[in-house]
Amino acid sequence: MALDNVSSGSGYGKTVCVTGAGGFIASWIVKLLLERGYTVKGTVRNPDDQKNAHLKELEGAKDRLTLWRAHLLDFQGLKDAISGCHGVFHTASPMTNDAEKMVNPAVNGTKNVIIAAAEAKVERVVFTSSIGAVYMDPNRSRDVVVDESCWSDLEFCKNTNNWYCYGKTVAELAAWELAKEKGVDLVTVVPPLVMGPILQPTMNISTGHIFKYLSGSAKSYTNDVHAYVHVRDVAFAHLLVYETPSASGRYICSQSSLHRGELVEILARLFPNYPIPTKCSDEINPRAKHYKYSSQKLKDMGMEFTPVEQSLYDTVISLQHKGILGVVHTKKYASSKL
Ligand SMILES: COc1cc(/C=C/C(=O)SCCNC(=O)CCNC(=O)[C@H](O)C(C)(C)COP(=O)(O)OP(=O)(O)OC[C@H]2O[C@@H](n3cnc4c(N)ncnc43)[C@H](O)[C@@H]2OP(=O)(O)O)cc(OC)c1O
Ligand SMILES: NC(=O)C1=CN([C@@H]2O[C@H](COP(=O)(O)OP(=O)(O)OC[C@H]3O[C@@H](n4cnc5c(N)ncnc54)[C@H](OP(=O)(O)O)[C@@H]3O)[C@@H](O)[C@H]2O)C=CC1
Repeated sequence: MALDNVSSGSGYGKTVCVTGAGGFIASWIVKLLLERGYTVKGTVRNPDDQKNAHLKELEGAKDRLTLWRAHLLDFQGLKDAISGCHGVFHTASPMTNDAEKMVNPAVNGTKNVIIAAAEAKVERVVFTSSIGAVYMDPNRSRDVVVDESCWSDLEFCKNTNNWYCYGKTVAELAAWELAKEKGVDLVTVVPPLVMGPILQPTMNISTGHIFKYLSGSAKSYTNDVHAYVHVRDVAFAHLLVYETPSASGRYICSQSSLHRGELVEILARLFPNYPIPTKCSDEINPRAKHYKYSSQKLKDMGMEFTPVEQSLYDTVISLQHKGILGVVHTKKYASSKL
């Protein structure tokens, strides 16, 4: 999949802001934007922190990337970063189930970004939502195709202490409401669990989800299903919806759904020398059923997804390259572009 597939022109002469630029997904968005010729203003909480140093090593960063200090609740910091931009990629968010740490920054931070974007008269805001804002509804049958019209049930999220899903749902709803009120052109990308090579020095939460099955820390796997997608595809989807004038609404960005048993089977096939669990923690109930997610809207725009086996392979190889995971693998796939 080449970025040249994106329908309108390249980013030369255009400045965009990426919030939370040092994060897993945002680093890839910054990388693709720089490759595409954009000038990027990235917000981070601490520009001097070594965890953001990788951004300065990206191709084009020396001339076209600047880092701006901004907490999500610091409106002025966000406003300074967004000022003068043609577009905004709002990716920063806490990822925790702690209600206090999650909801306020996720929701009010998103509102701050939309207000700052309205004041800067940007052309479009792309917001990184989550499948957690879509699938959490106990009354929806798993036989129903889950598409962009679906929203998580806030009461259910609250009652099950899924504060991450609650926060992401309220943040996306607030973004839509405020964007309408302020006349901001908003598009959202909705990924499930994101895997693939990390550009930042340390593991993020979703690659940690894979790491625990190779490190020996998970002795069994959960009777649960999740959908997965490659981080490069997620970053590409952000650029695709930003650059396509007709793009509108939400875009589910999911490659495939796996039961945790299927996930560990693939890992064991690719990397047979790791202590990958073979037992499910739930030996009583039948296997949890898959959700049927539709990414047809993105596919209709020419999006091609990396197969999940390749995504898992790239994740593990990247963890090895970073020295996070010891090397005891049998090579089966060629690494895709890191
Ligand atoms: C907020 O923290 C995290 C967020 C994310 C990903 C964010 C996304 O946007 S993807 C959208 C999907 N999000 C969700 O589905 C939210 C609900 N959460 C979960 O399903 C899981 O926490 C997880 C898939 C996000 C992470 O899985 P993992 O860390 O690999 O744990 P396990 O699923 O293997 O579970 C271990 C153990 O803990 C029990 N458990 C897990 N989550 C919950 C929960 N929300 N409520 C109650 N109990 C939970 C689970 O049942 C297991 O117990 P056993 O069955 O006895 O083994 C990604 C994150 O990490 C990858 C994350 O932490
Ligand atoms: N990874 C996944 O599987 C999925 C992620 N998402 C969404 O994608 C986005 C990025 O996730 P991912 O790259 O995995 O996560 P990371 O944890 O790698 O990145 C999150 C970024 O958000 C920033 N951030 C967190 N809290 C604040 C705050 N209060 N003020 C300013 N910045 C803050 C962090 O900045 P700092 O470096 O300063 O800590 C970090 O750069 C999030 O919106 C997440 O909800 C959606 C679906 C799946």
